Amino acid sequence: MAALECWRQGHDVRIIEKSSTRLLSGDGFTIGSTAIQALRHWPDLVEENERIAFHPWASWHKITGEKISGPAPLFGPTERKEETQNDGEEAPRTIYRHSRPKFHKMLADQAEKQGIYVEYGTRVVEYYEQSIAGKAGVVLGNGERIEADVVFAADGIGSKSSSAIMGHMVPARSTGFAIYRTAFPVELADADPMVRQRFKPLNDGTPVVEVWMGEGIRATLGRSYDEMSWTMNYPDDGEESESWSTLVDPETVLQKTANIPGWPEAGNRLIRLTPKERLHDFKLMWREPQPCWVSPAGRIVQIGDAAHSFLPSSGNGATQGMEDAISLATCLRLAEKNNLCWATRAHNKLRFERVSCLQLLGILNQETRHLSANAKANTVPTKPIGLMAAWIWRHNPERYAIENYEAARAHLEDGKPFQNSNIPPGHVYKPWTIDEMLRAIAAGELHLDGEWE
Ligand SMILES: Cc1cc2nc3c(=O)[nH]c(=O)nc-3n(C[C@H](O)[C@H](O)[C@H](O)COP(=O)(O)OP(=O)(O)OC[C@H]3O[C@@H](n4cnc5c(N)ncnc54)[C@H](O)[C@@H]3O)c2cc1C
Repeated sequence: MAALECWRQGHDVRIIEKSSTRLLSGDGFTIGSTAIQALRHWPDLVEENERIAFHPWASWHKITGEKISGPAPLFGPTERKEETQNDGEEAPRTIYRHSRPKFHKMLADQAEKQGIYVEYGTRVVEYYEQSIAGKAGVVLGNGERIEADVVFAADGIGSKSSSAIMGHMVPARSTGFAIYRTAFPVELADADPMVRQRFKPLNDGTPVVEVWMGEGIRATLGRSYDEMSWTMNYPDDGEESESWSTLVDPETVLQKTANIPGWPEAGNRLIRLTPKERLHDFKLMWREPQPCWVSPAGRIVQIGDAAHSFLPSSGNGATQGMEDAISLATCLRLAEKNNLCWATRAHNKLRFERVSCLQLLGILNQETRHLSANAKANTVPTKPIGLMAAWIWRHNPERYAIENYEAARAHLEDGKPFQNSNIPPGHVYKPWTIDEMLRAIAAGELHLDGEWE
């Protein structure tokens, strides 16, 4: 997305990628309406996005599978009302779920249509910058160097760029949970009549995701039009890793479900049908919000997961990465060629507080809704906290950058006052740490000023 936006805004782009070919693994993610709206510049993407997206409803269950409520759309009547932005964009009326492989392919295909070909099998081992020459670069595994005016570090969690930006890698710590996750062709699941019946779509074809919740365990199980997918959050037993390539045998999962009283047979059958090479075991890690995404001379800038990792409960990892891409490409367009370092810094200023607020929502959802609290109270939320709030969807990262670039730059360069307005209205941003938030949540003392919902 960063390459596409840079191309659209007049920059020359090269993309380098360590994997030897397109990485079409992973299951699904949510793409928020700010990112969906941004596709409107690309008619082919608008069409393909609608073709590959699905819009599930959700039903809520005890860990025994007994239904508590639903199925219902993930948007209630208030969110579905006809509300328009001042440039005519509509409030989202549905949630966009996507297969990551299909979404990734869609963007990569579009880049190729613009003549941007990913250089696969190109691993970065180090980032560097030269402030006097006004250049930044990367050193590759084979010792070769590639230089540019600006280098985007979009290399995901554990980005190698942190050493050049902060002088150290960003420490990660366990949340205490890991997640099994998979997606595979729906025909494999449909082969079992109990599984087929249990997870069948509504009469009009709308897919339904079942959420099963118990103490320390939370599973989501459901289908899109052509894939069956399930996830299970479980207490981390110390053997997982934070990697999208760690696989696990379904038998290991079945050993866990054997110890969950009342766990439904349909769940076990689904797990048994899961292809081994499609079942991932991913450790859920926390990282403190990092306010600085830009190197000292302003020539290296982190975007996406490299700048800010999200818990799955935030539903925002891919969306915020795409917002970053649009904001950064816009700031670079607005800057003078000899002033690119201020473009990257201004982009960082315009983005960090918003992203940090969304990271906080992910923690809140994980801690208060998803696992322990629900299991004890035996009551289940029907929506994540705040994730459909207007301050989240009523944001256009390109317009925001255009309207605020100069003020953010003047704030950073000349010390003039500047307040972001892409965070909850009335909220005055204060730096926070994960421990402070966890303590406040546990004590029931977390008070967020402003309108978060
Ligand atoms: C294989 C994979 C599967 C995923 N599956 C899911 C999923 O099912 N659900 C979900 O919610 N999220 C998934 N994610 C994460 C999700 O895609 C991201 O949170 C989000 O899209 C933000 O994207 P990003 O571009 O910042 O980072 P990523 O999507 O992680 O992309 C980073 C890219 O940088 C490349 N890279 C890393 N290090 C180097 C290096 N040293 N040199 C060159 N290239 C490098 C990686 O190979 C990768 O292609 C997955 C990520 C990956 C990499």
